[in-house]
Amino acid sequence: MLLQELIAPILLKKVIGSVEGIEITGITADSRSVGPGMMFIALRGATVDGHDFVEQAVSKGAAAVVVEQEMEGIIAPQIVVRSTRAAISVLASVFYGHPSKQMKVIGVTGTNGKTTVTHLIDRILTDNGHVTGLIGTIKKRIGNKEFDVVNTTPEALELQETFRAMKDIGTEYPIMEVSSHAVELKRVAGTDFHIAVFTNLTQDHLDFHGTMENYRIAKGKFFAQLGNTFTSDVSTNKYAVINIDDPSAEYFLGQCAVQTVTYGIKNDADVRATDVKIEAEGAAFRIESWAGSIDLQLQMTGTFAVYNALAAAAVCLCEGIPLEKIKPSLEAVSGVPGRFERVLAGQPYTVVVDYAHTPDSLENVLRTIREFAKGKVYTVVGCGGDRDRTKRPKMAKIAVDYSDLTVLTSDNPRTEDPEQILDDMEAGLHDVARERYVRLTDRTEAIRFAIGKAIEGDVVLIAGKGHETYQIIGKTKYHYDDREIAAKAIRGEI
Ligand SMILES: CC(=O)N[C@H]1[C@@H](OP(=O)(O)OP(=O)(O)OC[C@H]2O[C@@H](n3ccc(=O)[nH]c3=O)[C@H](O)[C@@H]2O)O[C@H](CO)[C@@H](O)[C@@H]1O[C@H](C)C(=O)N[C@@H](C)C(=O)N[C@H](CCC(=O)O)C(=O)O
Ligand SMILES: Nc1ncnc2c1ncn2[C@@H]1O[C@H](COP(=O)(O)OP(=O)(O)OP(=O)(O)O)[C@@H](O)[C@H]1O
Ligand SMILES: N[C@H](CCC[C@H](N)C(=O)O)C(=O)O
Ligand SMILES: [Mg+2]
Repeated sequence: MLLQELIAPILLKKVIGSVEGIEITGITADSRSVGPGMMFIALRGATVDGHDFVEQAVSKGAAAVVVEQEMEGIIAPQIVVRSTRAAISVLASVFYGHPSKQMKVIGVTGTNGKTTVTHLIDRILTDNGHVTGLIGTIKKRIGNKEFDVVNTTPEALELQETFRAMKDIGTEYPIMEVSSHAVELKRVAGTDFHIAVFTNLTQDHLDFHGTMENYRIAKGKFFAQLGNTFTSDVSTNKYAVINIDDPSAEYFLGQCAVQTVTYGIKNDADVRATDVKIEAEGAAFRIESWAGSIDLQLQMTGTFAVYNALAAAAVCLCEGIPLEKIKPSLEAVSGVPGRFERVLAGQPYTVVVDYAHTPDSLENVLRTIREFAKGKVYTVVGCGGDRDRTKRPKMAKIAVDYSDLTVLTSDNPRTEDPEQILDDMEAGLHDVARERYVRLTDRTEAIRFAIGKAIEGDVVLIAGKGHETYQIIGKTKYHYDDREIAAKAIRGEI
């Protein structure tokens, strides 16, 4: 693509050098992957500043660079913009031919439930004959091909490239998780969303956002981004689907210029669950909506499972899928990997692996377990390093409050001292009897210990890592899977 065409939609502060007749073969924000004819965009990251690699990019053949300040001694044309992050989201969309405008992108945001809700929407749409793609925490799926992911929401370039690939194989609905980091770092700024979903807002990521207010504002921007375009063609309508029972619901509704659809249990909602019954085997409820009502029996359990199902149903109702066709899909989902996943290795007690890594999700999961546990509840829990420190004492307290015995252990310590993370957790337990918890830094030892205690009727919850198949210690990723370790511990193999 010609450089002039590529930068045409961008507001420029200054252009240094001639941009005429230059063919751009690709775009990258990583100097290490620059090839001849590519455009290099300098991003200021959390660890380094891409501007420090402009020279390297040019020496590797970059045909143009996009920067926030004029650089000395650079032979390639320099496109100077106020924000390279804002620019990259637009440039990526232009370069890949605006794929998000050619499909119906569904984005799900919220502290908890994004992965689950995207999987449920995916199931309903696929069962109803639509071609979907998935982008989120567990994986990325383009057609039938699955790819490993680093982030929940990829950076703009990878995102637009993924959309292009999805469009090229006939995808109608990319369904994606939109993290608050992604909104704040403008990873999704160049994406045209068809439906935006809000699950809930509770504490997480205060290391990044600083305050809950900033965190809320970051998520709010996602809804404001939907714009207010509408035409007489109903299929092009945009919607915001909002959990009306969340304390921040009014705030998010206020950010929307598009039509809004609410869902909930407690408050009057467009899509509402009534007669909710939570049992060990699943959740039963009735959906009432503008399109009629229907009884459902989910295999997933917990009140939060009902919220996730309502969110997915609301989205699909917006797309004109009748409740009769939504029901069988929701009922068929046995679960999402690492979300309330039971480990079955012939034991007479229950072992649940769950990705709860925030105070709210941990409380929800434990409350659900308490509702049906016949015996004792043992919880193995840790908190990730290099992440929100303020959630640590809260998570420890919640674990102890709901469990007969809690085992504090390591999650992904990353570059922090695991003992320090456990100290931070323990700080929430000053008024708790010491026999209510043990501290075992090694996760395998912790899992083995909890499982060793369990007898018939008990429940062991292993929280925090869910589907993860690794543990990050320092900067190294080791293979680690709670489900494998739990099964081995049950069988007495470790
Ligand atoms: C804080 C954050 O978002 N970091 C992301 C960021 O890394 P970074 O800011 O450290 O990047 P950096 O290393 O400082 O580099 C800055 C720039 O210089 C470039 N560079 C760097 C080195 C070099 O030699 N040459 C060069 O050009 C880099 O390519 C980059 O463009 O850019 C990387 C590449 O896209 C991301 O993978 C990385 O996510 C890391 C892995 C991460 O953990 N992010 C978390 C906080 C996150 O984003 N989480 C949310 C989900 C949260 C939730 O659960 O809700 C997510 O969406 O994943
Ligand atoms: N609607 C919900 N409300 C509260 N907690 C939930 C909800 N749905 C799931 N959870 C809990 O949160 C955990 C994470 O769920 P899920 O992976 O679906 O959320 P997520 O928003 O994608 O998380 P992440 O931001 O880490 O990717 C689950 O393991 C469960 O404990
Ligand atoms: N996407 C979340 C995942 C946290 C999962 C937990 N296992 C941890 O490592 O803290 C984050 O990056 O904050
Ligand atoms: Mg997720």
